[in-house]
Amino acid sequence: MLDALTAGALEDAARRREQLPADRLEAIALQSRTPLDAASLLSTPKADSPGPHIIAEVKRASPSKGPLADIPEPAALASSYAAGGASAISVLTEERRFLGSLDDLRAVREAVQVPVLRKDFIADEYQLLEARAFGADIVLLIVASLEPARLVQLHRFANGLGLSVLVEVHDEREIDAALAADARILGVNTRDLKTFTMHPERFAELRERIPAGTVAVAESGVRSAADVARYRQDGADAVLVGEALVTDGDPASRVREFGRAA
Ligand SMILES: O=P(O)(O)OC[C@@H](O)[C@@H](O)c1c[nH]c2ccccc12
Repeated sequence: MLDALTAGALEDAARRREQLPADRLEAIALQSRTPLDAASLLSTPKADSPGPHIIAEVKRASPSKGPLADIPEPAALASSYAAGGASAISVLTEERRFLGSLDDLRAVREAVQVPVLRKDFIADEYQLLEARAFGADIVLLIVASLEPARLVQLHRFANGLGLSVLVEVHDEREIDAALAADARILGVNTRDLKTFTMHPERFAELRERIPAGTVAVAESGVRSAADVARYRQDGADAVLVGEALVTDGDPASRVREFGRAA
C-alpha cells in the first residue's frame, strides 16, 4: 500500500509540474515567507504544562478508515486546534485516499501562527518546493518509502529550503537510516503503513534508540487523554493526533485536554 500511495503522489506531482515547471515553482518557493524553526520549537518543553506538544492533524479520510470527516473549512478546524494550544498543525495534502490538497495547506497556513506540516508521500524535490511555496514549515519523509541515499538527499534539500523534517520510522533499522540522514524530529508511526496494523507498544520499544536532543514524536491511534499520557510517560516530546480530533465536536477542548495529559 505504501508503494502505491507514493506512486500516486508522484504521478499527481508530475501532473502539477506540467502546469508549473520546477524552475518557476522554485522562484515562487524562495520568495515565500521563511519557514519557522519547528525543530527548535518542538525540542523546547512547553512552559505552561507538563504534557507533550500536540501536533493536531487535518485529515478527511484515510485508506485504513475510509471517510472520517468532511472538513469543509480546514482553516476553521486548524484555528480551533491552535486555540486549544496545538504546537503544530499537520495537513494531509495527499489527494487520492486522504482527500487532501495543497489548497488545504495554504488555507491552514493563512489561518494559524504555529508551524504547519505538509503530510504527504514525498519522494521528489518538486514536492518539497511545493511544500515551501504553499506555506509549510515542516515536511514528512517516510523512511520505509525511500532508499537510504534518497532519504539523505531529500532531507538535505528540505533543510536547504529552511524546512524542518519529520522523519517517520516504524522499526529499529529505520531509526538507523533516519539518524544517518541527521533527523532532528523523529516520528514513530505506531500504525504500520504497509499493512495498517496498529502497534501501540512500538513507541516505547523504540524510544531508547532516539538520542537526546532529537524530538521524539509518537504517531497514530490516540483516542483519549490516557493514550497521550502513556506516550508521554514513555518519553514522547510530541504526540500526533488525527482521527480522534477530526471526529470530535469540540476539537479545541480535546486538544487542550490532550496537551495536559502527563
Ligand atoms: O488518525 P490517527 O490514528 O490519530 O493518526 C494520525 C497520523 O499519525 C496518521 O495520519 C499518519 C501517520 N503517518 C502518516 C503518513 C501518511 C499519512 C498519514 C499518516
